Amino acid sequence: MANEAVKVAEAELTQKKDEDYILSVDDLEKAASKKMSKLTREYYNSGATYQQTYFANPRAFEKYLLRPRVLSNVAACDPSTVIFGRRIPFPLCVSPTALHGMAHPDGEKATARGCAAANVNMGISTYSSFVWEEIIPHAKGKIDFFAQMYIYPDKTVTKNMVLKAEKLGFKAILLTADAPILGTRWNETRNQMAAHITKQNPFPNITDAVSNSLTNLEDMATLFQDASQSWERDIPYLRSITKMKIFVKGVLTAEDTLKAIECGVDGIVVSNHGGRQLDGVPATIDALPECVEAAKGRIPIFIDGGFRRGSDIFKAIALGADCVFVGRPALWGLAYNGAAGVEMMLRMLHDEFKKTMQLMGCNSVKEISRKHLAVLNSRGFMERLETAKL
Ligand SMILES: Cc1cc2nc3c(=O)[nH]c(=O)nc-3n(C[C@H](O)[C@H](O)[C@H](O)COP(=O)(O)O)c2cc1C
Ligand SMILES: CCCCC(=O)C(=O)O
Repeated sequence: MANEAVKVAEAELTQKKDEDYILSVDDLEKAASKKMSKLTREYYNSGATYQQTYFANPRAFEKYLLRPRVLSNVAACDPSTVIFGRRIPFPLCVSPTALHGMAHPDGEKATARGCAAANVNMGISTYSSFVWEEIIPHAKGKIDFFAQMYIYPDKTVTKNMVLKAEKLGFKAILLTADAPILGTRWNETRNQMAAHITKQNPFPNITDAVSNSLTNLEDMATLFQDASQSWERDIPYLRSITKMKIFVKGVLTAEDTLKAIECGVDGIVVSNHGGRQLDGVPATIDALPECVEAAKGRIPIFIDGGFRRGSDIFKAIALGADCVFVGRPALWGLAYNGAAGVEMMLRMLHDEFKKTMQLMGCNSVKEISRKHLAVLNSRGFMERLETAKL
């Protein structure tokens, strides 16, 4: 009998192919991409023009080496942290991304369920496939939501969106600052994406303004994104109409970090929009140090762009970020298996991050610092980041 059971188990094992195992976010990307339509794949898995920044984001982590400490009793390691006064399982949230309905019929509603199951906070895009009020109840009270917004050409739209977000209980606004105009993505011209999505009534939050005759995504975005947006005009205005926290998303320099502090925002998200706006800007992990240095601890710094491994999250925290966000991994989880796929992705990153902490000899997120990182110098020798001449 026991032999029979072994034979059955062995037969099952040989039937399983390597690609049936989802052991990493990279595995998930591959499996999900097979399930997505060509249009969806081309929209999600790409960046602006030559895609230099899109490819740089995940690769840039490799320049940092980890400097572990051993024999540190990590049995009680705790990867949790506190954001907006609420303890979260690890320093990760989900970035706002448009049109989850392209990945799954339940769109953001399923993403919200997946996030709630893993207790991870979620950003929701202005360009969501469902109106915000339909999404929130799927996780209400379980997680915090961030409302991603633009400065809209029609200021009554800006005001209405802000007031609606506040009424719905969003914790913060993520004001997308890196998109006064939409970046150039060649796939969307080739596959005529705008024509497909306007037909399917894509942007219910702001749909009244959408003209069905538009066939170009960039033209369409000019209806919702105001190229005249500015620190001086718009931040004080937002401040005057809401008590929600205001985070500026898309900062990449020390100058803009200082500007954000001067304008009194609550924090910044170091982001290059996943390489989808200006091609040629640095990977976000490379822009982070100058922003951290400029901020001098005065405001929280979040970051997104290319985070695919628990060790990537560790490196950003070591360089001074307070929390990391992921965009595409949530879309891949959603396309792969709805809410359960989102939850699976978040648990995978949680476990990887915790294991990284343990193998690094860290027991709490507060302990993680630059002393845990090293780089190779130009002669190929390792130098501690703290003392390296870069
Ligand atoms: C398909 C897609 C749609 C996005 N839509 C928005 C959006 O509507 N608003 C926004 O501020 N950022 C948007 N982003 C950028 C994300 O918020 C985030 O900055 C980026 O995805 C992070 O990089 P990652 O995907 O490598 O994690 C989008 C990104 C993707 C991939
Ligand atoms: C017109 C939708 C644009 C959403 C966006 O910001 C992105 O695709 O990166």
